[in-house]
Amino acid sequence: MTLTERLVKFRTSAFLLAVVLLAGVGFSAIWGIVEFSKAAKWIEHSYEVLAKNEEVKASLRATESAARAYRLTAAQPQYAEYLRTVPLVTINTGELVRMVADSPERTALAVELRRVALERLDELQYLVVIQNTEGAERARALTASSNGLRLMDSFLDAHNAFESAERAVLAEREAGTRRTVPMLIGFVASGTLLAVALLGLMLAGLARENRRVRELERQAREAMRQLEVAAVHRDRLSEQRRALGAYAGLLQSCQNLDEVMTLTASATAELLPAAGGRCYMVHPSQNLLESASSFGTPSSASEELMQPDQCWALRRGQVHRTEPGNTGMRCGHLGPATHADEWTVCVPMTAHGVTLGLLHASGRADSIDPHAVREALEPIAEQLSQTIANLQLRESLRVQSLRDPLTGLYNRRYLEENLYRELQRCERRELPVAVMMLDVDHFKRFNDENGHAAGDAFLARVGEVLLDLTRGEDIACRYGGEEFTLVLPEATHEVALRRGEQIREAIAGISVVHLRRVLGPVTVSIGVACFPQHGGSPERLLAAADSALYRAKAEGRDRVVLTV
Ligand SMILES: Nc1nc2c(ncn2[C@@H]2O[C@H](COP(=O)(O)OP(=O)(O)OP(=O)(O)O)[C@@H](O)[C@H]2O)c(=O)[nH]1
Repeated sequence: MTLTERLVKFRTSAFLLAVVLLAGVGFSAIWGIVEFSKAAKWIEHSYEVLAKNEEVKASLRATESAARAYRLTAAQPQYAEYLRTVPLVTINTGELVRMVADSPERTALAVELRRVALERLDELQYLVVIQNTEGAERARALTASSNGLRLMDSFLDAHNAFESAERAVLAEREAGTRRTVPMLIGFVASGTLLAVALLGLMLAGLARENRRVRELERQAREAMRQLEVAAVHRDRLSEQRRALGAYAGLLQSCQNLDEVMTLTASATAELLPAAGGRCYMVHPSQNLLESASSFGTPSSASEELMQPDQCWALRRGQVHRTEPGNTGMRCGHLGPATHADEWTVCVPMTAHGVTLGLLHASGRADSIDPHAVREALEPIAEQLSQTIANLQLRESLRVQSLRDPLTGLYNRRYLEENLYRELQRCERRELPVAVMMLDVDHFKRFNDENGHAAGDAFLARVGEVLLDLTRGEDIACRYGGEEFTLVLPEATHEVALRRGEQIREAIAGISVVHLRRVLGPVTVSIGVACFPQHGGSPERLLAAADSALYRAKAEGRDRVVLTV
């Protein structure tokens, strides 16, 4: 537990303690003032008592003086003065006794003082009465023998004793006040300081708590924002998964590469609306990639044809990208960057360790997140690679089923499927197509003389010659028996006749070794027909070539004849 947490734990106690202290300080201050005021009153009272004590002495002396003057002068004013001062002594001594009624000791002293004063007053009264009745001489004579001096000394002793006692009380009261005041001030000051310190601590704790609450609120807002971002990301991912699922489902049903590419273009355009790019396929020659489809609006143009080593992804066999700010190695098939925040990504398409093509996209970071693009493109490339590999496998199986096992040439079914397509393609592009029908001369005799197996060996050799002398895009097939057909797209009849001659000569030069016997030579007859002049459909074209072949046979075999 940290110091702050420990302080926080005691915050309520500190607050209560501060309240109690402040209340205590307040009560103490009031009590102190009341007590101080009481003590001041008692001090003032002591001074009043001392003053009264002095008044008693003064009134007795005044009475004594007035009586003496009257005895000396017998004047009426002195007598009147005497009569005026006599009750003062009685009154003052009575008041003095009353004033110290709270203290038995000083009451006793005050009573003694009053007794001595009244005794002296009685003596003075006696002398005045003597003077008034027996004359001044008699009064003066009695004065000499009276106790006046003794009584006055007793009175002064009582007066001084009372004064000493009262002064002692006064000193004690003043000392008590002097002791109480600094103690009270110290108590109030320390209590106030302690309360202020506790309140300060409490306020500091509250400020810290406020900061902690604000930090917690900020963290809660940040967590909320991240949750929202995560929710958006999750929605996008689930939408992406749905679209990818639909794409994968449709891919399964694609029959050929054209359908696959059309589907890929629309799926990528849907998944990445703010990006653009191309899907490349590796050319059969393996040294070229050709754009098979494009989607969206790319921020950088990518060439339609490219060589594998122009792309970093193909070179390294892994995803390659450039980040906004043009960081990273830029592929050679891309044009110059059009924006500072442009990104590009290339995903190689491979299956069973063979590179099949490339998926490329580019865009701007302010309109689409490059990571989202990568997340979408990689599964597309994977699905696409698998589909293309499957299609190619299916195609190769289909092609195998369309080949003649003896010669390795296409069979008649393949010819029928593809001749129509070639005618359509060349018609669109206004190109010619040449068709040759080729038949081995007197093959029955060859079979009869050398056996059927030797005939097979010869037919296989003819197949090799035909494959050697035709181009990749030509269709060389075994039409049936010892009859062969060649389709030469984009070839004019001149070209076809020249090629026919080459083939005829090559076959005439074949010598087949069978069972240690050299067989041959054997010749062939060839009929040539051309699209569009000799027929617009496969049937008409084949029929035209066949009739030219028939003419070649009729004209003596071992020749090439063009349909008229
Ligand atoms: N060894 C072998 N012979 C075949 C094959 N297919 C067809 N033949 C033979 O080829 C011969 C064709 O004979 P024909 O149609 O009379 O024609 P031809 O003897 O070549 O005479 P012309 O065509 O008039 O020059 C037949 O004897 C068939 O048996 C095959 O696959 N292998």
